[in-house]
Amino acid sequence: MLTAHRLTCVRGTRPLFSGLEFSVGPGTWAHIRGPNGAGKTSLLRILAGLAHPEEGEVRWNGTKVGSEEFRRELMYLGHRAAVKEDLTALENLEFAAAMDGVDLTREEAEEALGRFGLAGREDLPVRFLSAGQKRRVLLAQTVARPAQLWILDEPFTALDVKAVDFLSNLIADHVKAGGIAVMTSHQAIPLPPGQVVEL
Ligand SMILES: Nc1ncnc2c1ncn2[C@@H]1O[C@H](COP(=O)(O)OP(=O)(O)OP(=O)(O)O)[C@@H](O)[C@H]1O
Repeated sequence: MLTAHRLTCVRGTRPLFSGLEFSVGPGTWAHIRGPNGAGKTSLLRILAGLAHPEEGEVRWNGTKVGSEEFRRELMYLGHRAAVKEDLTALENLEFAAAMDGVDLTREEAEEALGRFGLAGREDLPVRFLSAGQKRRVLLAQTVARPAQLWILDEPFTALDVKAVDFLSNLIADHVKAGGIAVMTSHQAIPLPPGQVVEL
């Protein structure tokens, strides 16, 4: 269970939100919505333990986020997340897993990339891939290692229709299997209804 408890976030001199309170439990998902600049990315970073709120706190199963155990349960994909252009798709996945302290075999990485339609492109430096393909390399992390909590900032950006369909099914399956997803998107998210948090 992820719980946002009376969160207040100030950027510059401007309060983005205050006293924000919600919980997302196993088998459910939340859509964080709001206009440009409302603070959606700021909120996701706070939920992921990457930034601190001015007031309040975020708890994962009752404990403040940020622990190593929490990081192992977390798959965070930022809005501006970038692939490492000089590494291959495979090396990018291996690097991300190593940063998360997770063992990932070559076979597992290849399978994850294959599921995202990148079979045959695993060993190409990522700078030769299209914008949507680069995004797929990042998203392949979701299937490359297990994590109960997925925090995804604009996950559908740059994806074609087929990839949007694949990713939404993947998220739906994750939630059905008891996972939790928290996402931002300016478009409707093609999933069974979830909780809406409006900023
Ligand atoms: N480190 C920072 N210092 C000052 N202002 C910041 C900082 N980070 C974010 N902001 C400001 O906070 C506001 C919210 O930014 P944020 O990226 O969270 O919005 P958003 O809702 O995700 O927007 P978008 O829909 O455009 O992606 C913006 O006005 C931004 O300029």
